[in-house]
Amino acid sequence: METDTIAAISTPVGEGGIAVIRVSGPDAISIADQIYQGKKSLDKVPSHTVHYGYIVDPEAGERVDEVLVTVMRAPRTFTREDVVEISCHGGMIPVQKTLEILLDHGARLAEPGEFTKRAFLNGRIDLSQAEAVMDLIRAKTDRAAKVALSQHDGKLSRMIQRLRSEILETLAHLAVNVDYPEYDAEEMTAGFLRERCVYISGEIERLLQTARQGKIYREGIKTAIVGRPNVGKSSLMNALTHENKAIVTDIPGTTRDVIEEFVNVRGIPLKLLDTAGIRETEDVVERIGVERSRQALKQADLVLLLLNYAEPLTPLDRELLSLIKEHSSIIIVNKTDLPRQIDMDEVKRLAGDVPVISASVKEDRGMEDLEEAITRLFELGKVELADATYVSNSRHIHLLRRALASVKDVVEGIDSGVPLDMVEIDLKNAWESLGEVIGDSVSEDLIDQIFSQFCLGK
Ligand SMILES: Nc1nc2c(c(=O)[nH]1)N(C=O)[C@@H](CNc1ccc(C(=O)N[C@@H](CCC(=O)O)C(=O)O)cc1)CN2
Ligand SMILES: Nc1nc2c(ncn2[C@@H]2O[C@H](COP(=O)(O)OP(=O)(O)OP(=O)(O)O)[C@@H](O)[C@H]2O)c(=O)[nH]1
Ligand SMILES: [K+]
Ligand SMILES: [Mg+2]
Repeated sequence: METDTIAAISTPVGEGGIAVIRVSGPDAISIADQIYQGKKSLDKVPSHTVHYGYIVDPEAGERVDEVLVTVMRAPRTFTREDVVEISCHGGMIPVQKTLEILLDHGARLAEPGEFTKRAFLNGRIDLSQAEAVMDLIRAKTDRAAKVALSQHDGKLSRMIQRLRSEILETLAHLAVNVDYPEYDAEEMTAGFLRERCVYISGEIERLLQTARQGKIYREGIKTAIVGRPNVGKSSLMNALTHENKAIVTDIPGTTRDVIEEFVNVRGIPLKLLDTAGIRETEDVVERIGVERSRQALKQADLVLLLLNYAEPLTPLDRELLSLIKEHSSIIIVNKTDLPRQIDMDEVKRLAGDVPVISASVKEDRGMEDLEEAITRLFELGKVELADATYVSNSRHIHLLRRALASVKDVVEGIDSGVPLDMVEIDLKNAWESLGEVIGDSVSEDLIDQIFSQFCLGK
């Protein structure tokens, strides 16, 4: 494959101890050598060695930075191409300048994700492993990182490959029998095929069962905090995030816009949304806020409904209590430090199966119970992470569902007497859908789209 040489800053923008520029491609070493001044020429050094020296601007004849340069020759590198890494002093100027000089001497600025894309295109990793690189970078909890790392290590890929070879063997068996039909071969083959497909669909279903939790680890649980004005929604938000980001006052209608913040509750990533208190209002701005609260409630994976212990239930509370029934939700009766006005029996009756927690955000009471309830609701305590193969990515989930439907079509086809060479097509479709998970038979557009979500220098 004809490729050019790419370069990018692979460390975050801004001040830091060290910043790394990565260069990959057939001319990586010769381009770096032109701007490097050290004891040896980089063309001559052995692979996987580090060298001290200076980056110089050959045209201006001046030193730009004191650096360490790592030379790694293909194919045993991150991209499977020649790779040079230049470690500069952190800070904008020397790093930017070094990159500019590299670009002046024949390197091209890498696109986001292009290093990883090359690792994929050169066959070092498959698509699901490449996607896991991004998940690993974005992971916000320990568990999310573990799921990503296990996918990066190829756990999901191996599972997919095993299923694909099962399908391929079945197809081969089928081809032989369809080509040489004998007296009762058709019936025997149908029986065999059905059995294989029932097994394969069971395996895909098992994988899909991890999807809900896998997706939660990867994307977080979208959690809307809702309730009437002044029940303490923003106070709860601040308590859970240990920050004072949301404005809290004793004025009803303080929060106007939805505020998002990420928290880690016992290893479960929650994407918290503090919302405007829901009520009828003439205020134009507040009315938009209330509309957004209702939207947030609709789209939430988890709803935390706050009620005020120190006030009687209102018709609006009752309306919200019925709205949350369509979601995973938890009711929090807040302000239990004040004298009770609410009818707790009515709350419990209206709650039905929804857990009810008594709390005082002010006095930091009930937070443990809330965390416990969240853990229980998502059954995350039980999960054995060590041996489960997780599916966490929506693209993979979609493809697995499609493969499952195809395999089930085979079984249904056989049961309703469809000729074997017809059901064979469904089995081939399943094989292809599974292939797309690991990047076999995917379009160039899709590959570009996936890698464009990466960060620069990755
Ligand atoms: N400086 C630096 N640190 C880094 C990276 C990098 O590219 N550069 N990585 C980038 O994400 C991660 C490490 N990932 C890597 C994965 C594979 C190879 C690699 O060279 N693989 C070869 C050789 C393996 C071996 O010697 O056994 C191969 O698989 O053929 C390097 C880094 C995190 N830390
Ligand atoms: N006594 C008591 N007061 C609390 C408690 N939690 C919150 N408050 C107070 O209740 C008032 C309203 O709190 P907020 O957090 O702003 O309420 P909110 O639901 O976000 O209000 P809006 O954004 O206006 O809808 C503030 O004065 C808080 O200090 C509590 O547990 N006990
Ligand atoms: K308020
Ligand atoms: Mg508020």
